[in-house]
Amino acid sequence: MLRKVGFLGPSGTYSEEIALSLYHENEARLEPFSAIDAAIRAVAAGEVDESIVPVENSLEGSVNITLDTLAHDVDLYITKEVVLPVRHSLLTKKDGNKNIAVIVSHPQALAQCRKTLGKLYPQAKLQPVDSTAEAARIVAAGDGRYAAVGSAKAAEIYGLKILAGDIQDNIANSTRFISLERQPVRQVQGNCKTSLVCQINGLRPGSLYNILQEFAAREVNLTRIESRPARTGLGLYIFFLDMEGSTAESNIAGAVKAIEEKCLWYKNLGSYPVYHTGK
Ligand SMILES: O=C(O)C(=O)C[C@]1(C(=O)O)C=C[C@@H](O)C=C1
Repeated sequence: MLRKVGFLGPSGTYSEEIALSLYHENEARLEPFSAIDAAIRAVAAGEVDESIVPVENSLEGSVNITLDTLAHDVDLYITKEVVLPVRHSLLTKKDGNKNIAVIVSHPQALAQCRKTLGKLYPQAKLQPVDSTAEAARIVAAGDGRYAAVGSAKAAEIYGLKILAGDIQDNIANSTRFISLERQPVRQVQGNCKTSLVCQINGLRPGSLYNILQEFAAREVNLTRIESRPARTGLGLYIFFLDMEGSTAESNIAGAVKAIEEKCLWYKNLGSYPVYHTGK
């Protein structure tokens, strides 16, 4: 049976691009979902074996729906990280269209192009939709006043023209995607990371320091700390921590165990390999 891999659809999203870079046609059946949290929940429900979702962008920061769903709604593990350089284009039905009234796209994609779009099309209204490919589909079905922020591949799939290329506000624009599965990776080798999410007793002075010192004392390199609301009261937070290395290494395993013992609440998100797409 083919492996089922979920992604934010329809066809032509950046999430699908990652799935296609990871699996050959005969290895996996790709399943589109209309929302990121639906793709994540489908893994937990056993409808797919894995889902690929964005977690962070270099211009816009965290994809909150991914972090919040992972922390509060499911018990899944990160099994891969893939970083994709994201180059957006403005897609329309007609070449040289000067009459753009509405620009549609995923909110993260619109935010990544906000300055450039403001300069090129100050009159246009920015309208969020479910994904960049859904935006391309809407433009293909609508009248000529609509344009979409999306990939060159989406232009090809939906028969659109590229009105402007590289419209992201920064050439280094890239998005970090993760694969989520019900079981963790057993043996991780090479370039890898470990992630966890925890809640500390934030009412006590020095409680974050108390956690961080466990990493410093063992020379563990934290690559990211992100806080999100704990959802139990204003001013109460959970922390997502990413570190270099896997729990097969004794210093990482020691730090993770110490955090588990010190925290009010804790979830190990696993150790996993890190890839970069070669573009
Ligand atoms: O809509 C898409 O193409 C997606 O894959 C979603 C998404 C995101 O949510 O960050 C992925 C990469 C880009 O940063 C813009 C949009």
